This record gives sequence, structure tokens and C-alpha cells, in this order.
Amino acid sequence: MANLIAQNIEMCFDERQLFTIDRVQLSEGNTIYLQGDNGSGKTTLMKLLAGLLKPSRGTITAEGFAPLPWWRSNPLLGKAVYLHQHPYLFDGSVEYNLRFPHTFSDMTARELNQRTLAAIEMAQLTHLCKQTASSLSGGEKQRLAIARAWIMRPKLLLLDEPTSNMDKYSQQLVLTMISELQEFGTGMLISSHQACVLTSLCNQTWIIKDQTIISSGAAVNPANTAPINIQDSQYVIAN
Ligand SMILES: Nc1ncnc2c1ncn2[C@@H]1O[C@H](COP(=O)(O)OP(=O)(O)OP(=O)(O)O)[C@@H](O)[C@H]1O
Repeated sequence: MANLIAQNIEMCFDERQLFTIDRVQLSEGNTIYLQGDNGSGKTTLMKLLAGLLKPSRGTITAEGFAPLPWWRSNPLLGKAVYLHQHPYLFDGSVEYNLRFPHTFSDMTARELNQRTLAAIEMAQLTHLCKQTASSLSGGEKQRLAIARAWIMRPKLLLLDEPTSNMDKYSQQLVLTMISELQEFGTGMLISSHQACVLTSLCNQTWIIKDQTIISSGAAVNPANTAPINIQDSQYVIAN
């Protein structure tokens, strides 16, 4: 089973302490709601878990992943897919963005193609397929980024304010995709200022309050822990 474990963490920017963490664990099969006020450190925590930032103190370890390739110096990069609030999209069409990460998957070409077509349908991107990704609205970009992650079925997914720009209709579309990933066993950390359609799926809560993180709710054993290929750093950052 894939896990990310953060222990004895202190995160500071310059002299300012943002938060400390005794221990938190994100595992396959868990869906966790990350709660916290503006500026409390939700994005920072996700970047730490994704290996995009280093903590000032403490360790973050990844378990249950394929061994690192020789050229990879950062052991966390490529483990959890990080989906930024304002997703990074490649220069190119919507379809190009959906197909770009295929080379990092061990699914067959046929399966990837089927999943891509299904994702286009589920995220209602059919009429946007040939449009350049940079010209999409904020909500459409978020839908595209979630569809891209859905195709790849990552072991762990970090969703940073995933519905912040979405209307109710779009939220329902992504709810379907996120519910499917949950059934598959993808471990997810979902940040949101306030309860939203996706936080209703969560079985644990991490609250950032008074510069520390309180975890509540029981960890859930995954229903399905079928191994899949890890994504490359390009793909992590691309999300
Ligand atoms: N690279 C950095 N250098 C200095 N300060 C930073 C840096 N990155 C983030 N911060 C500060 O750390 C604090 C937490 O930022 P972060 O983006 O993690 O909060 P957040 O909980 O995600 O906020 P929001 O809900 O508004 O998105 C903020 O005060 C921010 O200004």
C-alpha cells in the first residue's frame, strides 16, 4: 500500500513559523479533508507532501512505490500527483493535455485511449477538445486537470481547492470522477475553505489551526490496492 508519512515537521518561511506536525499519514484508500483558514498553510502542506518544497525540520517518507530511477534525486517527487488550485497546463490543446502523461503510465494504449475518451465525456470537454488549454475558463481548467488525473488513476492525489472556480454543474461532474478514484483506492487529500461537494466523500479531517495540524477520523483500509505506475516529475508539476 502506498503511504506518505510526515513526522516531526516544522515549516517556516524566513523567521515565521507556519505550522508544526507531529505525524500525519496519507494512504491509499483514505480520503482526507484538509481544512484551514486563508494563509494557514494548506497549499504549503500539499507542496511538502508532493516533494515540491522541503520542510524546515522533520521528515516526509514515501512507502509502497516502485524503486527510484537512478536519475531521480528527490525521493518524493512523482509519488503523489499534486493538482494546484490554478492548474498548470501545457501549451497545446485540451486533448494534448489529456494525452501528454500517457507515457508515464503502465496501462495499455487501448486502456489509456478508452479512459481518455471516457474522461472527455465525464468532464464534458468534448466541445473544448481542440481549444488551447490556456484559453479555458478557471472552472474548465480545473475540470481538465481533474480529468487528466482521473485517466492516470494515481495512487495518491492532492487536490488543492479543486472546486474553487466551479459552478454546481461542474462540481457534480468532478464528484463522479473523484468518487470513481475513491472506489479504485486512490488516496486523496482535498483542501477547501468550507465544506463542498467533494468533502462529503472524506472519511478523515486534518485541520490546520493554531499553527499545528489536528487529525481526526479513522483511517480506512483500501478496497483495492492494485499497483500502477508512478508519474514522472513533469506530470506532478504539470498538475
Ligand atoms: N515561498 C514563500 N515564501 C514566503 N512565504 C510564503 C511562501 N509560500 C507561502 N507563504 C506564506 O505562507 C502562508 C501560507 O500559505 P499557503 O498558500 O500555504 O496558505 P493556504 O492555507 O493554502 O491559503 P489559501 O486558503 O488562501 O489558499 C501565507 O501567509 C503565505 O504568504
